[in-house]
Amino acid sequence: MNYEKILQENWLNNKIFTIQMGNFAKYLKPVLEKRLKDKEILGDKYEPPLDIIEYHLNDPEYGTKVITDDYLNEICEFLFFIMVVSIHTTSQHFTSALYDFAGRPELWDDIYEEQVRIDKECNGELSSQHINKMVKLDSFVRESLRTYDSVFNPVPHRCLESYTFKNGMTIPKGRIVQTYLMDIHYNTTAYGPEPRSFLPYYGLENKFLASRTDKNYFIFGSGRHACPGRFFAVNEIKIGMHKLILNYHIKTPSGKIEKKIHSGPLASPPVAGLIFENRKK
Ligand code: HEM
Repeated sequence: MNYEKILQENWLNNKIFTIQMGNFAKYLKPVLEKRLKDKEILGDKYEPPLDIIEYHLNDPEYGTKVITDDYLNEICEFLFFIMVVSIHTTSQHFTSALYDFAGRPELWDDIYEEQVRIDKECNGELSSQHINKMVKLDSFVRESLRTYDSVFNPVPHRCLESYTFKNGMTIPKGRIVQTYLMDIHYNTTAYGPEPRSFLPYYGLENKFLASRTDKNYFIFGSGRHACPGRFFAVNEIKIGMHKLILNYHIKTPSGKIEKKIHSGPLASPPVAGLIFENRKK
């Protein structure tokens, strides 16, 4: 399948986007109208659902009392954006972590043993305490995220004040900048002489969780606007891997580490396929 062609033909001229948004709006309109009606009828007795639609409806800047087409368009774009940044990112990184695992047989037993122990402890019903105990898996996931290999963080930032670095270079106020990840994720001071090599237990040995932002680990950005979904995303990836590793031997067809796909500065998981063999119970 020629992904680049599909992207050019469909995504870039917005055909897929327009169809998705149309379907989405059709589904969302009655939901929004019902909410507004309930609010009006129930007044103080209205118990707002704790979700992002309610947040948007109550936001003084965006809220509304009538669902016009313009409003529908705006909220669809907003929700679509949230879905892309949360679901797409997590599924890409989950897939990538599976490939990282499948290509490294030397790690299989160690990580599997941890999952079996935790599975026995919780009797198959994971709680957040059990997820926190997956320390080897967490460290593995951190390393998979660190070595994802995108050149920069896709989220752009605007420089609010002019800033001059020690070397005299100035970023003027208002300039849009992207974070260059290569110097951060592959720096030799933090990650040793071969920073591009996969260090599965770096996080474990240095007490860095996969969800913890750090000056040497920028996959979730940093500071006030660091990804708020990172705890959820890391847990999702860990739960998914835990269940799959418990049930299957996961391999690459070549038996080797598969290469990622690079589209310009952005990386995506390999597309070689994965083999899932049932583990004998
Ligand atoms: C592995 C999965 C994910 C990755 C790699 C990721 C990465 C990022 C990055 C790099 C940023 C920009 C941070 C910055 O500006 O410094 C960001 C922002 C954000 N992420 Fe995530 N994200 C992931 C999953 C999620 C999930 C699951 C959610 C929601 C449930 C989410 C919600 C958000 C939101 C709302 C922002 C904007 C935060 C703000 O500007 O204040 N993300 N994410």
